[in-house]
Amino acid sequence: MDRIRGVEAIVVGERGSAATWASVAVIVRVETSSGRMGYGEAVPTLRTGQVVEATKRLASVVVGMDPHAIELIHRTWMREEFYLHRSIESTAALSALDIALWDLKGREFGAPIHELLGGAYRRRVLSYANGWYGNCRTPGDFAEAASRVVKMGYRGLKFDPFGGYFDYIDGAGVRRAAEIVSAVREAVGEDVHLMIEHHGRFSYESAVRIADAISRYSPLFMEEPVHPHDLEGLRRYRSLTRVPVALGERILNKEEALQYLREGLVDFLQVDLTNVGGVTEAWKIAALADSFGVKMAYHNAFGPVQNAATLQLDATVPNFMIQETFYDFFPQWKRDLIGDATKVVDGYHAVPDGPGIGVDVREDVLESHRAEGLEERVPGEPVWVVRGTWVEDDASRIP
Ligand SMILES: O=C(O)[C@H](O)[C@@H](O)[C@H](O)[C@H](O)CO
Ligand SMILES: [Mg+2]
Repeated sequence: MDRIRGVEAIVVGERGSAATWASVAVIVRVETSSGRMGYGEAVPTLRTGQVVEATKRLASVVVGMDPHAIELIHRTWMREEFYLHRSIESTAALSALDIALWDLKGREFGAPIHELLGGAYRRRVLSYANGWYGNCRTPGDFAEAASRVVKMGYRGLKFDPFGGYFDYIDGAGVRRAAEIVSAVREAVGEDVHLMIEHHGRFSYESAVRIADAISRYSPLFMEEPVHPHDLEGLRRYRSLTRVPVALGERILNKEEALQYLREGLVDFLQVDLTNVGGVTEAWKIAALADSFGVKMAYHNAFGPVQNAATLQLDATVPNFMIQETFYDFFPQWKRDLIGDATKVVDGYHAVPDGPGIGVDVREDVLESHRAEGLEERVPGEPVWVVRGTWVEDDASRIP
């Protein structure tokens, strides 16, 4: 019987090819005893070393197991990891393995993952652009870049107009952000979705003032308006504002997602396949969200294997709304990694119909971009920024 023979986390990247966190990806390759290969992807955000170590721990547990037994592997890992299971490193390793095992399963049965789940609900996926606003600082910069993105066919744009503010934002910061959003709205018109990214960095009091200033521009959602651990602040934000909320990129399992759903704290759920438990958990969470009338808008910021796997879920989840994509704003090597197989056309990703994740990973590009240990840091620069949108004097705005 076919068994898992090896699980390898391969750090790939090109120093300086994008923002620090975006210049690297963690691709996980699973090999079986019959020589079959499956590919997954883990969260790279400046923890590549820890994720690689967690993947080695995971490999020591799952080598010899049946690659078909995905649920059993999830539970076995939970039991093995004990305290560590509630960590992004541990769930990132499991998530990448899960994606690779679904890739293997699809290749074995000759079907794309969405066929193994609920079948095609849609053949193309409405996608919004992120990563498009590099080097934008003024309202004019953002408006000009936004117009270019809409001309590419996108019907949705996400951006972070808050520069270097953290925790507290003063009146000047709120005015500057509102001017940026106003300029983008003016440039793209009323029918393009605008999503306002807060990167989970404000107190509820600041986030409420931001909502009061920006709601007039009809954002589709306000993303991570308060710190991700600040449930009390999110409850207050919800009671004091009338704007839709999106969050989820830092949720690690379905039980965490349920907490937000039960309390009506989220309108668009953005869990991420590469850290929430892969295809298996992200699919279960979509059903949970559906029972609360919440739409799915999976987080998708890292690499081409994540992007392809996420499209497989988008293809079959009934309560899917809109898909984040950096695809056109990836460094070229990320598109090359899958032979540029998931282009965005007229604002939509087509659903890949190949077996498994639907695309093939180019082993030559994988090998030529190995970058073990690549973890760039720009002193003082926040981890989340899109390159060139953080200016030195922003540091003075952190109280
Ligand atoms: O919604 C998103 O796509 C994320 O918040 C990105 O903007 C972050 O910068 C990235 O995930 C950091 O690793
Ligand atoms: Mg985000």
